[in-house]
Amino acid sequence: MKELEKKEMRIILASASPRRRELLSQLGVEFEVCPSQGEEKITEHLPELAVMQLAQQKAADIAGKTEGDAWILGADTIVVYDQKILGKPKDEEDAKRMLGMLQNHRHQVYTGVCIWKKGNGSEEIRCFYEKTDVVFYPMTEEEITKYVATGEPMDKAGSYGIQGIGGLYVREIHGDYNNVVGLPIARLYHELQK
Ligand SMILES: Cc1cn([C@H]2C[C@H](O)[C@@H](COP(=O)(O)OP(=O)(O)OP(=O)(O)O)O2)c(=O)[nH]c1=O
Repeated sequence: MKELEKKEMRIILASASPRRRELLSQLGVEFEVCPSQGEEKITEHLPELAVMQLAQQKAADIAGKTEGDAWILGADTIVVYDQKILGKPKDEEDAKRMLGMLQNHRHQVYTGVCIWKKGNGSEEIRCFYEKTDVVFYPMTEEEITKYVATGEPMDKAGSYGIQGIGGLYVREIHGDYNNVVGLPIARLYHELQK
């Protein structure tokens, strides 16, 4: 962390997510934002491996375009219910379908993070993930329709935002809240100190 605090290291967040940007600013160090543009592909079946794979693909895209030394951070968030991986909804119908599945049940939110260090001509790649369990209150069809109409679900894994109106339907949470929002910042802070 000393390197970070002395601002000796260039840090690049390979994400377009404003939530990730906000959470990363908690580290108190300067960083650049350079969203990954690449198409990500999942070949892993286990959710914990799939999110780390996606996070690594995002970091790899930016690492390939970055000259010189830098630490590149990639992240990806997915929701898992009944062994199904739920990403961002394709459209409003898809969002309603996901919320219909999640309501009144427990699901898992996984965020994978990749720390890609480029320095002195060598590269070091480290990935980790965090899992948070979330239990939803029941939602009526009317509530689901109204919630989807707010637009909030449309850019979020599992079609909800715990930090927004979606939080009204969260009965329990076990694990890191920030992990659900898209970046497990406490774990990242500790990983960066290793
Ligand atoms: C479950 C949940 C997800 N999310 C968000 C976190 C992620 O931004 C998003 C999942 O999509 P991601 O593909 O992980 O990330 P992104 O497309 O927003 O950004 P980028 O790929 O450029 O890094 O869902 C919330 O904001 N709140 C929640 O409660």
